[in-house]
Amino acid sequence: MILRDLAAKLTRVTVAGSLDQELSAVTDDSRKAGAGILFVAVRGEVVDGHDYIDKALEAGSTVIVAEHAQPRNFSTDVTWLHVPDSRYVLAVFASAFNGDAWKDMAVAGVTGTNGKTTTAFLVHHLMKSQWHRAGLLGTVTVDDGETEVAATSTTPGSLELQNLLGRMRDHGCRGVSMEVSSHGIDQQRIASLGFDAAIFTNLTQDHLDYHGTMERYFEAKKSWFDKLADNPLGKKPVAVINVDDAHGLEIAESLEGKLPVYRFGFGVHTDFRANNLKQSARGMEFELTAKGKSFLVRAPLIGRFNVYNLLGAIAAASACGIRPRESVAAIAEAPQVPGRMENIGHAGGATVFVDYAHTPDALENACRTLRELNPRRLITVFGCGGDRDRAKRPLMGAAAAQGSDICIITSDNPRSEEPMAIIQEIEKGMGGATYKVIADREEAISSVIKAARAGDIVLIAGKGHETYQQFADRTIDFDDRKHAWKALRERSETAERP
Ligand SMILES: CC(=O)N[C@H]1[C@@H](OP(=O)(O)OP(=O)(O)OC[C@H]2O[C@@H](n3ccc(=O)[nH]c3=O)[C@H](O)[C@@H]2O)O[C@H](CO)[C@@H](O)[C@@H]1O[C@H](C)C(=O)N[C@@H](C)C(=O)N[C@H](CCC(=O)O)C(=O)O
Ligand SMILES: Nc1ncnc2c1ncn2[C@@H]1O[C@H](COP(=O)(O)OP(=O)(O)OP(=O)(O)O)[C@@H](O)[C@H]1O
Ligand SMILES: N[C@H](CCC[C@H](N)C(=O)O)C(=O)O
Ligand SMILES: [Mg+2]
Repeated sequence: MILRDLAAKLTRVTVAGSLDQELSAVTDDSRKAGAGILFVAVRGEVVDGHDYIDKALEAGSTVIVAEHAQPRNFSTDVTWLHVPDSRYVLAVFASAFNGDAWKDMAVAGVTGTNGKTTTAFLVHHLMKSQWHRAGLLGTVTVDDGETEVAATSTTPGSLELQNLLGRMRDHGCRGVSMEVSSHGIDQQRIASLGFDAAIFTNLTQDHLDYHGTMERYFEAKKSWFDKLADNPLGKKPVAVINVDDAHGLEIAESLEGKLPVYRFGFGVHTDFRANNLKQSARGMEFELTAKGKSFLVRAPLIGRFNVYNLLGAIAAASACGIRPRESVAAIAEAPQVPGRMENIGHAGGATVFVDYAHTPDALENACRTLRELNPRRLITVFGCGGDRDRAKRPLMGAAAAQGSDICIITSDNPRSEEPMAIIQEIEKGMGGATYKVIADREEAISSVIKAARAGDIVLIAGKGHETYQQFADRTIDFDDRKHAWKALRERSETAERP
């Protein structure tokens, strides 16, 4: 690409040097810089990319984008673009180098505290059922239309994200379903990406370590919708909003007259509404009223919260051109989302579920859902992540204590923290509940499954699909599902892999 064409995409830029340069790629990492590669200096959370400009020049880059002007007496061979926000510029250029691939696909994005992964999986399933090829990216997996690999972040940085979208388009994907994290919005990872459907699931406490307050966390989420309203990038996005959630309702109201909105929920003032929910251990059914028509939805998912995920997915698919009738038919075959209310098996009459609940609200919902299956006792094994939102620890303790008959507090990625120090913070929320501390997660899982009686349900919460446990000095392989299968097998041969 010619630098002049790239620079023309920016409205606020001061250029020093020649724009007549041919470029083959863009990077924000000096270690990947080189001749013909444009280097964007990004102020990071850990280090400042501006400190690596010299390294990029040494490597052979001759075009620099930075948030300050070119220093005096700088080499005249270098072209310097002074911009107010280099993360934004990185996103714009990353998209340009991939021919704005998102313009060629129907793009659905999901944000919210809980339900993003589940909803994104459902939308992906609906897109694939209609179009055969569709991309998926989020916390668990990245599917570029040809191959599927484990994900490393919920919403990748703009460069990786736009390259991935380029691959999806090249592989013939007609649509892409993706998670949009608050970090992703805040750090401009999705700037310069047009959406056809922008879904909001809910907002409850999490990530206060990063955002500081719930207000700022909400503002980050809301800013995505505000930006889409101001600059839809040539697409016609539909905001798909859970209006049973107070924050969702606020967003929906603020968008009136600015963006088309599909409201969903159980309430009457909705475009996609659920009614008459019936649940069993294997799945659910409910009546869907969508744009004046009624359908019976049968889905192999459990939990009232999953009704919201299903409504959001069906509404978003509709915004992408898939009719509710077609979605309802496909939903009956929805896949198991790894580690989301996953039924691991049973032995001696006790059943085990693994679920990714790692926020107070998710834990409350997970316990309520399993309680509705009328277990003799609900036994919950959980912990809280280290180096993450500390304020949620006692709240998760309270949610588990109130929702279960017995709790086992254990470790969940202690990271640099002392496992027992995290557990003590959780204990502050336990009130008078019956609980036991078993800091070793493997021991917690095996001893609970061994001790469970006929009719009990064991919920192992917090890690879901994760395959590791992170400590200060090491990361070990760890999969709740494998440990649960092992304990079930040891207890009896009746345990089945689902
Ligand atoms: C704290 C945080 O959010 N960090 C993210 C951020 O990193 P950063 O840009 O601040 O990186 P940095 O290390 O300070 O480096 C700054 C700049 O210097 C450059 N550099 C650095 C070293 C060098 O030698 N040369 C050089 O040029 C870097 O390439 C970078 O451009 O931007 C990167 C690219 O977008 C992210 O990969 C990275 O995520 C880290 C790995 C992370 O753990 N993030 C978590 C908190 C996160 O984002 N989670 C969310 C939500 C999860 C959920 O709820 O599901 C997610 O979306 O995954
Ligand atoms: N719509 C929902 N409302 C409330 N809780 C939910 C909802 N959907 C799922 N959950 C609960 O939250 C957990 C996480 O769900 P999911 O992975 O779909 O969310 P997420 O938003 O992608 O989370 P993360 O940000 O950590 O990736 C589930 O295991 C379940 O316990
Ligand atoms: N996306 C979430 C994942 C938390 C999962 C839990 N197992 C933990 O490690 O805290 C986060 O980064 O807060
Ligand atoms: Mg997720």
